[in-house]
Amino acid sequence: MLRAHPVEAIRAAERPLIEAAAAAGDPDAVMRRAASGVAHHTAALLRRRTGGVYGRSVMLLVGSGDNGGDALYSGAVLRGRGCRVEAVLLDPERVHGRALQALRGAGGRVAAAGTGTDSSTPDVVIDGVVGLAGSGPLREPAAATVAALAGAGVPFVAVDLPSGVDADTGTVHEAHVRADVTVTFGALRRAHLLASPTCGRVEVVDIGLADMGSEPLTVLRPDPAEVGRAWPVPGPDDDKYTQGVVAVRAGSARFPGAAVLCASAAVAATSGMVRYVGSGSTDVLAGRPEVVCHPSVAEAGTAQAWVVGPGAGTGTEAVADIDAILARGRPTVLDADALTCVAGHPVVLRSASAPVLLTPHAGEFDRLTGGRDRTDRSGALRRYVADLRDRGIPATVLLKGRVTLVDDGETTWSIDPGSSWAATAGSGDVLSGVAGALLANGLGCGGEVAWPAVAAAVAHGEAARVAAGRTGGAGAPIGAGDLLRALPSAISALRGA
Ligand SMILES: NC(=O)C1=CN([C@@H]2O[C@H](COP(=O)(O)OP(=O)(O)OC[C@H]3O[C@@H](n4cnc5c(N)ncnc54)[C@H](OP(=O)(O)O)[C@@H]3O)[C@@H](O)[C@H]2O)[C@@H](O)CC1
Ligand SMILES: [K+]
Repeated sequence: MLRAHPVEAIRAAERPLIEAAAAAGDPDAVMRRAASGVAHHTAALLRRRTGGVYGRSVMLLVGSGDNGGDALYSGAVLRGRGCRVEAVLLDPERVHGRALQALRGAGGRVAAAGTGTDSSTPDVVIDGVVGLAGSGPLREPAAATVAALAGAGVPFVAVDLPSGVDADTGTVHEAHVRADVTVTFGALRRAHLLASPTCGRVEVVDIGLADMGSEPLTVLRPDPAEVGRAWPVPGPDDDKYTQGVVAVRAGSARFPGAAVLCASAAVAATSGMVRYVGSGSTDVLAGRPEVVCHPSVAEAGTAQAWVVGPGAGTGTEAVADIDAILARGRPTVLDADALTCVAGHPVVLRSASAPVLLTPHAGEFDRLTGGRDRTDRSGALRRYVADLRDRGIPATVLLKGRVTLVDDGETTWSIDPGSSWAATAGSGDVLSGVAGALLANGLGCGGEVAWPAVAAAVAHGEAARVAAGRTGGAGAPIGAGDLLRALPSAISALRGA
């Protein structure tokens, strides 16, 4: 499991190191350690991209703080390895003096932004514009310089964080660096897990920081192998009931496919039993004859968990069904149309005495929150969960996206499957079916639903990867049906990871 920390915690952990270095008369000792890590990973990127390091050209984009200092010291190291190094000072009046001296001493070129920089395109750019103290988008002249270099296809190594990405919120501002590699120090920052697609490959350099624990603002990323180990499979004493019965209320005349995708995903996720309530029994049974169908919520037998919403409609009957399902007092996944019902009739959640898992995509989350704060996705999620919990609703929310977040009011989990293949119609119906089956299995007992939600998101992302890669090569677009069919292979891959 990876842990990513807020800036305040990082600064507090770094402080004793920096103070010890200063007391020993070498105030930049920690910074040079960090910089040698940046140089090491930049050299590795140059070798991968160009086959060598000697004679390659490196541009440093140097901002006004210590992030720029890191870049300058790393440039001095790379100069020592035979690179041509040019530092572009974005604010020549405010630059880390000793680091600049080190670069000059090593034979690096220095220019102010916009004046007489080397006209040839560098082999790599080291982004030392801004790090932990960054806020808002890249300012000029950095924004125009970064855009021109990115347009020319030059790879970027970000020092600590890609500039233009907020360290705590992970907000990616319009003007920002998209890094191929991000080199950070001692421990991950929240943005590394909240904005992972913008960070590229993240390398953590050991600067002597002590191990950091968790606190409410720590973001966690699950290890796929851990999910695989926890995945429920039948044991010697199991029967269909002990593995959990999940009931699915999904589908309508307008959206019959949602019933098939959701119920079939629940069947594929565990070896328990799946009940189905809705108008799509014929279609569900055609694909999955093992599903037990019921004419109404009232007539459905016992289930350890429920899923309600995919394609299930938003009328008064749908709201009444949600109410009836929540009144059964079992862990319940509320997805798709059920979220629209909740947005229109928030009072319906009052019937929830057992844990509920809401699984909105961005648009549904906007509906639930009445237009969220777009500058802080994880913060908006935490506030929404806290608000539900303050109202006595035992809610966990899974916010879908390329980076899916799960928050139970105490912990934020981040899942990035490494690609966006899962962004396809009907893919959410598969996810809620898997989550429901895991909840029914008992992973949701004791009021905890975050872990089954996390496990479902990991398996879902893996299934998308497997499905897209089925043709080999670079992969090919998939539909939700392909994702569904890849679930067994994905679960098997996780269990073997
Ligand atoms: N000390 C050490 O030993 C170690 C330090 N470490 C390194 O230090 C880094 C933190 O350094 P730092 O605290 O000096 O701040 P840093 O992020 O460089 O920002 C500088 C100034 O930039 C400005 N600014 C803000 N937003 C901006 C924007 N969007 N675009 C442009 N400019 C913007 C803002 O100033 P303003 O102009 O707003 O007054 C801000 O004060 C950390 O990330 C790591 O790399 C590591 O080496 C470990 C050892
Ligand atoms: K940076």
